[in-house]
Amino acid sequence: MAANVEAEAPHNTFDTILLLDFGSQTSHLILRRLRNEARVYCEMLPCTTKLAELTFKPKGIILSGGPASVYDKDAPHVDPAIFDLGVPILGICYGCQELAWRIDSANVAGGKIREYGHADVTIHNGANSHTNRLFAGLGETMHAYMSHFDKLVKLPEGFEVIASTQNSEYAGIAHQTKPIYGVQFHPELEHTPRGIEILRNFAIEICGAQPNWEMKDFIKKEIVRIRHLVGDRAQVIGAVSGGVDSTVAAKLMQEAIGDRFHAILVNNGVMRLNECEQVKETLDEHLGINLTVVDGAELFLSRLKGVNEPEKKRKIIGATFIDLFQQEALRIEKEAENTPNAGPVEWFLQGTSVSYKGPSATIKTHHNVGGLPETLKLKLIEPLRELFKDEVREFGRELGIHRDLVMRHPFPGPGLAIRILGEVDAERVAIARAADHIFISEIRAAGVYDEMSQAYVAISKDRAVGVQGDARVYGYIAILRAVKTLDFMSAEPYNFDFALLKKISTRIVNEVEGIARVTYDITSKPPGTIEME
Ligand SMILES: Nc1ncnc2c1ncn2[C@@H]1O[C@H](COP(=O)(O)OP(=O)(O)OP(=O)(O)O)[C@@H](O)[C@H]1O
Ligand SMILES: O=c1[nH]c(=O)c2[nH+]cn([C@@H]3O[C@H](COP(=O)(O)O)[C@@H](O)[C@H]3O)c2[nH]1
Ligand SMILES: NC(=O)CC[C@H](N)C(=O)O
Ligand SMILES: [Mg+2]
Repeated sequence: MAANVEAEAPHNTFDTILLLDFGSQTSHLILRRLRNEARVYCEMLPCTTKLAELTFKPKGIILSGGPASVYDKDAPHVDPAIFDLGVPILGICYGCQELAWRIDSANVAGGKIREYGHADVTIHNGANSHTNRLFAGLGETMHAYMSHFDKLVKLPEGFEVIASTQNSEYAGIAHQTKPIYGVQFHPELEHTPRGIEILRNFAIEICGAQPNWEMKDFIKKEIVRIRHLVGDRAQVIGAVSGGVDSTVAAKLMQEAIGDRFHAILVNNGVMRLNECEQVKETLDEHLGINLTVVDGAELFLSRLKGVNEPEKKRKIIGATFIDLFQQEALRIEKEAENTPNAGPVEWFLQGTSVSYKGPSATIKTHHNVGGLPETLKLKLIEPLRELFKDEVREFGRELGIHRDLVMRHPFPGPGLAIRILGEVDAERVAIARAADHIFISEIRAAGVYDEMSQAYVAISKDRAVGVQGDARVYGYIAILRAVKTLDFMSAEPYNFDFALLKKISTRIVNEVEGIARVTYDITSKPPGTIEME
């Protein structure tokens, strides 16, 4: 990255807390609470990040929780160089165990009981004003949420106890002289009601970070950053799906570089009913973004013919997206020749927002339009890469994008193909489309669209028998799925009104030829996932 571009990156213009992620399900909540509630900018990187690779100096470091046990052979550990950086450190759960284990591996051991749930924390008066800073203003007791098995069994040398619970003698620790702190409980969870005060004490009081993170400033800075990054001549091709992420990214890009930005929607043959037309209209007419729709429907469906395996389907779709974008990049370059816009297409815009960065197992190949292959001579630009979905929505509202678009449920890049179990063909796409359209229309008509985070209909691979109008039918099973989630990492099934479900079922069976039954998927995530494949 060019020096001036890096200089504009948010971690260089805002005081930044660095969160090193050990893979906890709640790491991102630390980040969100710091940004949205404490208004301190925070960035999350994998726990394995080497300090030498950092291009900025954080004001402080937080080590998150995580599923591993510090004493396991393959457990992840931080780069010890963080202790030489001279900035304050806060370890949370696994992070706290990591601090203790580094001093002496005998400090941490498996507990006798798993402690999941509420705990009453007693706050101790530290020996000096320094050790008292983390819990300043909190009084003598507080409620906290615990989720651990391992625990500190000895007080690490040089530390003192600043909090304890019935099960955890060392629920809070502070180094006697250095600004290093650890807590066994999770201040980032809502179940730790005063947790935000602890995070504030750490970030603002102890690290001295300015609480000045504002979405408006971020937008202004992003526009400047993009202009620097792209320069005066280069062109940018953008993958725009009509989803909130890519629409917001496209609007930002257009504000930054005008018509050197080329928005492309690929019709992958597995979009929803009338989706391409609607997206084109919304972007052109309401947002003034000139969108080209590339029709790849036949190509995608022909490559998916005979393919059953979910990961294979995802990979084929990803690769086909890339092929088409590559073609488009060449076309744009050619068409711009001899115009004032002439210039190389150097950048590829994707609207991806934050996903999990810790050491977790790959459950699915989440591709957006696929990993960028070497052959694609384009550099990736992802202006939303540090934002969460709700932050992208706030961003979209600031940019003046219509509420309906900003609040749209996400729709995955591989589209209906991962909702049509097994082989995808034109007939089953038509069935899935029709059923999905009824489901979403009824949800909207009932006024509950915003109550759920995502809803769709999947189609089974096998068929079931039914009776319609006295005749035997043999058709697919429509699987309705609707979930509520904040972060898409975990989700709960939406608690439907039964009469509404029945109405939807009746309509789908009556109106969609090829469907014999309707079921509602009530699996949570985990152990399920949101999409079927
Ligand atoms: N059919 C498509 N045509 C062009 N680009 C696409 C298409 N589908 C997905 N993409 C690209 O993949 C990215 C990731 O998809 P993703 O679904 O996560 O985001 P989104 O579609 O912008 O928003 P949302 O998450 O709300 O659906 C998009 O931002 C876009 O860049
Ligand atoms: O752009 C995308 N490309 C993909 O390959 C993909 N797979 C899943 N999703 C979306 O991610 C969220 C979590 O989905 P899962 O629980 O199924 O993993 C849900 O919102 C899914 O819709 C995808 N989005
Ligand atoms: N939530 C956590 O960070 C758990 C840490 C560790 N795996 C334990 O069980 O104690
Ligand atoms: Mg999408």
